[in-house]
Amino acid sequence: MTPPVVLAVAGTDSGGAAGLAADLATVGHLGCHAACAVTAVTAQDTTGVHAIHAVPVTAVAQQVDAVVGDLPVAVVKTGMLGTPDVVRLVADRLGHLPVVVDPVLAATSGAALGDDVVAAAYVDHLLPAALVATPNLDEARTLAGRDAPAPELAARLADLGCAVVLTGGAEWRPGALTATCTDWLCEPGGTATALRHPAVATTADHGTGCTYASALAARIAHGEALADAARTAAAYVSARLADSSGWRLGRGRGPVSHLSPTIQEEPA
Ligand SMILES: Nc1ncnc2c1ncn2[C@@H]1O[C@H](COP(=O)(O)OP(=O)(O)OP(=O)(O)O)[C@@H](O)[C@H]1O
Ligand SMILES: Cc1ncc(CO)c(N)n1
Repeated sequence: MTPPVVLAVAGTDSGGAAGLAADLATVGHLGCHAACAVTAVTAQDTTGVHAIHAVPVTAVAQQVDAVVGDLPVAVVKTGMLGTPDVVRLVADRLGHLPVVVDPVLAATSGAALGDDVVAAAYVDHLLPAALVATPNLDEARTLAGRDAPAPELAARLADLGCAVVLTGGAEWRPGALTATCTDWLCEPGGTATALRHPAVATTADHGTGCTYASALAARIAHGEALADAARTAAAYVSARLADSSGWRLGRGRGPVSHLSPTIQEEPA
């Protein structure tokens, strides 16, 4: 059967963990065809981001126009956009489609991938046009312009007009034997609800945010309702983290697995 098309608008990670490497693999594994528009080229590995080269906005526009002029894009997924001009471009040219926005402002290593001007462009232009945004706690604080508990931040950002899944990493809850991850889902005008799942014990988690948002986009492209898609995406990330938890790759935070989930091992 012809698969739905997901357009990923994002940057590259030379280490193959985050950015388009995660997007294309995840979207394909979840049964969609992935098209892409490259916004930035990063020299990046498990230890950090060493250089960023922004793709000119005219070149991003040409890629976007080529894709939407030819392919029936069901869902757009955005990752690192890098400049306010590219954020505006996505809002202007793709805002009529369902857009899953991962408002990338920093890498797992802490390196800045978007500054305050980029954050302001998200708030003013892209989040009001988006279907759903998937900030982590730091990104949510920056976008909301203040600190607050995660459910309040999710609700405040949802007031901009898009649903929000505020994602969280592993945390120990009092009395629990294992760590838990809590993501907060909030629809515009609603209150945030907690989506909890057991945390996978691993430091190989570079690329989780991109993988999550791409899985969410792919499930939405298949017609799944947002809350169900959010649970499926979290389960997908957990399975990928479990797959790579024993790997020893790189000197920093290793990559989350993007191996095909159906291939268990090499033939003898
Ligand atoms: N150790 C873990 N085990 C299971 N799920 C996890 C773990 N860490 C994060 N997740 C899940 O991964 C998804 C992405 O969330 P996360 O907060 O890691 O994104 P992020 O901070 O944007 O990622 P990145 O560091 O790649 O930018 C969420 O559903 C979150 O709950
Ligand atoms: C290119 C790119 N996009 C997104 C992230 C966020 O993890 C990253 N580290 N690199």
